[in-house]
Amino acid sequence: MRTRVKICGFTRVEDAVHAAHAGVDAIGLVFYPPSPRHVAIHQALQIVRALPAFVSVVALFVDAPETSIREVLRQLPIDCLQFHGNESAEACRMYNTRYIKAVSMQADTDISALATHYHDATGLLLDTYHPAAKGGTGHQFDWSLIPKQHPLPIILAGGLDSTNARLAIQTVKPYALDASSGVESAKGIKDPLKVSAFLQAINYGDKS
Ligand SMILES: O=C(O)c1ccccc1NCC(=O)[C@H](O)[C@H](O)COP(=O)(O)O
Repeated sequence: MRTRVKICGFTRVEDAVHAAHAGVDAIGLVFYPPSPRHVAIHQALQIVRALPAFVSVVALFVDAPETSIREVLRQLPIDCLQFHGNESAEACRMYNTRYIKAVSMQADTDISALATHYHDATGLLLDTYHPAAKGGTGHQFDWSLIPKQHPLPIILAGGLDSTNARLAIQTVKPYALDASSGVESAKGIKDPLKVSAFLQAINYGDKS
């Protein structure tokens, strides 16, 4: 099975359209006001309307109030929610929408226990722990922390780009790769060349 690709943190229509035509499977929209990649609903709507068919839209939240999440779901055609904070399984599953649970990877992170707790998630997104940032750090974590047997599909994130995508696929064998900083020219601005190079590296990784 080929490795799926999600690119997170689009703020501009043209960047998302380019990524879609380059072959990305999912685009992530950050609804977290402290992030430099945060999008307002009207901005997100423009991005989503410009996308071709069969590209999934993932809405990312960090410990957001239920009303904010419901408002995004009311106004936008969201395929999947991504919870990037300390949301409980009950909080993640209350929207009747598929969800991904992000996990900040540390030495004692128990993936099996988390997979049991979030058993109805469509995947666990494993990201780099940072004491001061919730995500989008551009830093890789120690992939040896990931068990060989994955109880849920693994979406690998954290400091991925065209230079390490192939090794990531060979080492972790994830369901998908997720990148943000590594395909940017500035925060929230995706670089078309870096996006294309990332997708090419993944295609190459899948074949080798
Ligand atoms: O991107 C952000 O600014 C962000 C802020 C707060 C929580 C999560 C955030 N991004 C989540 C993602 O899915 C990123 O793609 C993931 O953290 C990997 O980022 P990077 O290491 O920059 O590739």
